[in-house]
Amino acid sequence: MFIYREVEIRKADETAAQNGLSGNALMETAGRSLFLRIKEILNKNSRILILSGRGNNGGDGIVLARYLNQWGYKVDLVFPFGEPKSDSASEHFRYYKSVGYSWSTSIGDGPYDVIIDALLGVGTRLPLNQSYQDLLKWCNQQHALKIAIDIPTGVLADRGEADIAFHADYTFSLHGFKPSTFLLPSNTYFGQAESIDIGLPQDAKWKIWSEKNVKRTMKKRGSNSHKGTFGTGLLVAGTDEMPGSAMLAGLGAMKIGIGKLVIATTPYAASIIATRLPEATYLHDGLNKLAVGTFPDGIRAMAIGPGLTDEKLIDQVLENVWEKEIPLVIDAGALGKREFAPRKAPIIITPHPGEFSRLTGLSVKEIEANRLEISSQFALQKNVIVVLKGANTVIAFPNGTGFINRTGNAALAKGGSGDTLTGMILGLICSESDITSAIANAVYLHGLCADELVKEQNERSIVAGDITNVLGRVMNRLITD
Ligand SMILES: NC(=O)C1=CN([C@@H]2O[C@H](COP(=O)(O)OP(=O)(O)OC[C@H]3O[C@@H](n4cnc5c(N)ncnc54)[C@H](O)[C@@H]3O)[C@@H](O)[C@H]2O)[C@H](O)CC1
Ligand SMILES: [K+]
Repeated sequence: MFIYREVEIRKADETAAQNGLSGNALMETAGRSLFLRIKEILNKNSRILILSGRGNNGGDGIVLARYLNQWGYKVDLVFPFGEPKSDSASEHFRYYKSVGYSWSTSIGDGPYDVIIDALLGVGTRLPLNQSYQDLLKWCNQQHALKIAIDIPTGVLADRGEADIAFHADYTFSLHGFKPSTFLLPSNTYFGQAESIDIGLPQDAKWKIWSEKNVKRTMKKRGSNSHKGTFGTGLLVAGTDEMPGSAMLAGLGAMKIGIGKLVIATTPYAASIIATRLPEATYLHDGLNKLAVGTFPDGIRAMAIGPGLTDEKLIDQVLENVWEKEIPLVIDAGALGKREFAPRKAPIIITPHPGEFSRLTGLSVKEIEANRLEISSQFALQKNVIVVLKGANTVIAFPNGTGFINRTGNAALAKGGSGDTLTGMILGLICSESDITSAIANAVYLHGLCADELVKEQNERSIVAGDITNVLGRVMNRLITD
């Protein structure tokens, strides 16, 4: 499932047209595919209102209206802002009229059971003028099933800003999702978002990391494997005041399948953690030791940050390990503003929007409205992999590609869930060969555990420690060969 920005959609259309598949043909496919999907949720007796704009989004509405008419649905096609003006929409309008179906420029007497928004699509420019705002307010007041074509009118394709917008129950996006489906506040207007195939080849820089991807990239372990096969990870985490963060991250790493784990922490934290995690080994006073250059042998990957506060020592440790050719996960207390000097091995940062705001100097609101683009630019500029947490976690790579994760729920909005994720990422980058899918799978599984937990418990009662309790169960379902 791919995510397309406006420029990518325009390019796909242009390439198709240059190679013989016209805009008119694409609109026909779009309208027909929409009809085939939408009729599954329609009732033959429903009164349907299609609001069509003057561009190609409106054109999709015209083709949809033709099919609905043809199949005997009660449909009113209305152009509240005038007749179509784009070429393809005008052509389809001409054909629509030629077969004798009706249309109007004003909305008839209601009530309507279904309202389909084909007013504006990826060509939207904000702000909306007063007449658009009034119409959308009217739509949102109607007790009707609301369906948006491509994007709800009032939201942009690429960014999350939205003021007044069509409040859809369903949004059917053509060719693939648009970034605003995953941004805030635009995300709140989409309802159930689905992608509708219109026959164009699928290829974009961004995609949704899906169950299929997990199944393809996570396989059962070979019968002749041993603990060395899955690597030794170093987790630098936890203080006397925050021993739990190291425990949660440690559980994340071990329960996702790391071979061996060394936890660098305080002796007091180690004494507490060891009762729950006797499988790990401990580097007492780890932060101090690493700061003066001690480094355990045979480490394949390292994570630093959960529960740490001493910035000076953290900086010293980072300086010491910067040249080591092992992937480095930087989280929580280690996520201070830094320059990210060039480094041979990958750097993975795992900020929540607040931490990312401090790193980028942008407000949390700006980040949420544009989390894909901002993460992507940061990844590119600093040559780091960004895991921007929150609903729809973004994983951005320095080559401009990225994934969105859709698992997880509000149960994860709690102290400790980020520590668990850091451990899970460390565990998978240590034990799997491909770092890209390792990170994505850790994020996916972390969210999926929360989805599993809410089946049995209220999201309020779930704590971070519960996540790894169900990890084995969810992995069993996904890893089958
Ligand atoms: N490959 C595909 O995915 C296909 C998608 N299709 C559909 O086409 C639209 C995009 O069509 P386009 O004509 O470029 O843009 P819009 O329909 O969104 O409208 C453009 C039209 O509206 C004017 N406009 C923009 N903002 C405002 C505003 N705030 N107030 C008033 N008017 C505004 C703008 O000036 C233009 O005149 C895509 O979303 C899909 O639905 C194709 O049908 C098939 C291929
Ligand atoms: K729309």
